Amino acid sequence: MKRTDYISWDEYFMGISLLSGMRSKDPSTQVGACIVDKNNRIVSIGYNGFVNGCSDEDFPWQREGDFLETKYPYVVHAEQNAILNARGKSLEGCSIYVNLFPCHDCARNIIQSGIKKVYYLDDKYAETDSTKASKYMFEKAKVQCIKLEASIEKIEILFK
Ligand SMILES: O=c1ccn([C@H]2C[C@H](O)[C@@H](COP(=O)(O)O)O2)c(=O)[nH]1
Ligand SMILES: [Zn+2]
Repeated sequence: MKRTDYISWDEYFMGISLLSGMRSKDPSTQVGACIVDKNNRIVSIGYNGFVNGCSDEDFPWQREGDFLETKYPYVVHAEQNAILNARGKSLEGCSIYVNLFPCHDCARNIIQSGIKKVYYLDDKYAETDSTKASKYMFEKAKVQCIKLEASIEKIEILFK
């Protein structure tokens, strides 16, 4: 008889997104993204981190202060890393799983890449103009946004 406590596709892809986010060095917000095609094949993954060549040791993780001394100009967002990591493969009709609702800049990139569905968990910046702009663009571009209600609290991964 087959196991019945296996994880669903949504839990699997969001789990991979969350696991990818665990690679992030950002002390305040870790974001992971997982792009999946119509056949449930993972096309690409990414997380938020500094641009290649910009060391995690040398660049600032601060959120506040002089703009150039904060992380904001130097961090590549998880969604954008996932899109870029696909290395030009077609993302037409794909879905993206991301633990944080995409900012307006990621929304533009998601739409332009041909991704048609955004699955997310957290919308903690819902009140910001950036997120409002994302939602407006997604609506106009007919990109469906689906909040995944956590059906499970956690997934445990044992290495031994
Ligand atoms: O669409 C998004 C929005 C944000 N991120 C990343 C960029 C930063 O590393 C953090 C946000 O930091 P805060 O301290 O919460 O402002 O999240 C992303 O990857 N994708
Ligand atoms: Zn973003």
